[in-house]
Amino acid sequence: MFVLTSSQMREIDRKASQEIGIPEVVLMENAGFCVFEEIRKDFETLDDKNIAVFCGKGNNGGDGFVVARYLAQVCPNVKVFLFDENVTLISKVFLDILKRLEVDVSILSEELLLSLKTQRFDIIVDAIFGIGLSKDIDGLYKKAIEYINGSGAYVYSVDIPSGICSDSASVRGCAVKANKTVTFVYPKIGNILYPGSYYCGKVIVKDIGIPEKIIKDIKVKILTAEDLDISKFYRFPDSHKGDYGKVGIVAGSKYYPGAAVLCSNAAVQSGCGLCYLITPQEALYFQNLRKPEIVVLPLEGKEGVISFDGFVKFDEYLAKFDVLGFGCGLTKNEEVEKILIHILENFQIPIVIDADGLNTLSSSQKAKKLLANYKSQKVLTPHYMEAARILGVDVKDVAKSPIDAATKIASEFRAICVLKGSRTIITDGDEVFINVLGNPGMAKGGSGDVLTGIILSMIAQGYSAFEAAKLSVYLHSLSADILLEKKAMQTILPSDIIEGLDSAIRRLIEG
Ligand SMILES: NC(=O)C1=CN([C@@H]2O[C@H](COP(=O)(O)OP(=O)(O)OC[C@H]3O[C@@H](n4cnc5c(N)ncnc54)[C@H](OP(=O)(O)O)[C@@H]3O)[C@@H](O)[C@H]2O)[C@@H](O)CC1
Ligand SMILES: Nc1ncnc2c1ncn2[C@@H]1O[C@H](COP(=O)(O)OP(=O)(O)O)[C@@H](O)[C@H]1O
Ligand SMILES: [K+]
Repeated sequence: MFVLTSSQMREIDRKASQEIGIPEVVLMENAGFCVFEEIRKDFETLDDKNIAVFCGKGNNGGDGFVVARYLAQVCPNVKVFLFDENVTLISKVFLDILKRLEVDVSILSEELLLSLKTQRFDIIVDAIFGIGLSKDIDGLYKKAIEYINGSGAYVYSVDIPSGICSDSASVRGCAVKANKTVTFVYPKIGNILYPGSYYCGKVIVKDIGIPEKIIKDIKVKILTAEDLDISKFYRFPDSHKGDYGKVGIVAGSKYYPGAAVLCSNAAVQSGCGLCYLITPQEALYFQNLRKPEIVVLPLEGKEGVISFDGFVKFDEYLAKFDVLGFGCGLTKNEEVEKILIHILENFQIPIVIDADGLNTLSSSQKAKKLLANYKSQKVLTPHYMEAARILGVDVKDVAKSPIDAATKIASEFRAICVLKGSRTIITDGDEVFINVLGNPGMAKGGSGDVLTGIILSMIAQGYSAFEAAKLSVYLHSLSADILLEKKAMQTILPSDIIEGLDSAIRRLIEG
């Protein structure tokens, strides 16, 4: 499913009306009716409800007038509150209809808002601002939004909660906290990314009669099962371990031995034929939880961390790997930088760089340049802070426009970027997929190491870096969601996510 920006939505509306000839009033009528239908579906009866519809002066308010008209047909207690009578031309068509039908329409003022505090509304429709929100909210708008949020009513937002920026999902001053948001054609970025997604409540996407053929060149999509290639999950009866690829993992240190265990356990659990773990000897004390299927190549370390001299002894192994994982739990130091540069200068294996590999990259201009010119597939898996370090920006900037940040990283390094967060973004610099599965039970040290192991395994099994990244992000979070059916969120461990891959893979295959 596509995800739109406000300008793409406007262009779609423009084409529908100007090129195809669908009148804008028809689109507004359809939009308002869709919202009404959703409300009607949610309540057994509406005639005993007190309903308020708050309408702005733009077309979002126009949708609100349509909703109010339909509601007034089935409920005697519908009140419309209008911020400004100077509404758009299309909205005016529907405002005039309301007036002719003698629906209760009032211009909102501070006094009126204050008097509403003694009234109780069961349902409130928020049609104040949609994709046209152009500045931070203040004054009467702010007070009205605070009133709506404190009202205890069941709140429907039309298109997007008023106050949420549809392009960045940020809160502009304040925002309506809806129970349900009915959006049109396709969801907007503000409906999908956080914090906007939180304010939306449940998001319902409705068709308002815009022909599919005019919706072109949309590069951002929600990651769904249909976007995934599972063909390589089929195993030929006469296949052998060599058919499922060799993963090499450079990970771990005396300080973070578990990162190496989680990453390599995840790789073998998700199907690769062989998994080799190159880790400092000093990290082995912790390895009793390591799956016995993993081949360990203990490396001579330096004060508990990986050393360049120890690493180069494994060069001949590296040449045999189908994919190399670099970074989980290595710590950041000069040795790690030297090793990364050595790999990038001397090998051409598909590489997945995570954690300390990324931190090393951010502070090494040489490694950055080599990576950009590295002639094999690359996947970078930063979380927001790691992405900020790579880009040399504040983490707030990444949070404000994560799609831009991920796209920039992918383009700069000609790599696949997996920008990890509550909504993970996967991009090759052109197409963008947003993962909407997963839960805060995954917010625990080690979850990222597990994801890296899965990506490595998928590449080893023959998937392209992009396909592997999409598939792995999906399975990783699906596994955590399935765990939630039996476990409390707090108790989910990254190791459980590894064990849960079995159910996740089966659920994906079975559909
Ligand atoms: N054919 C179509 O287009 C369809 C559109 N549809 C619907 O239209 C919606 C988009 O409508 P829209 O473009 O009129 O923008 P909308 O969100 O109503 O707000 C703009 C108004 O608010 C004002 N304003 C903004 N921020 C403000 C602030 N902080 N504080 C105060 N004022 C502020 C802004 O003022 P200005 O920036 O011009 O000063 C302007 O007056 C869309 O979300 C969907 O619901 C559907 O019917 C389907 C067909
Ligand atoms: N609230 C959340 N909702 C969904 N997924 C989450 C949430 N918090 C974390 N995750 C996922 O958990 C993983 C955490 O990775 P990362 O931050 O690298 O952790 P670590 O480095 O400690 O292993 C990512 O895949 C991320 O998408
Ligand atoms: K709204």
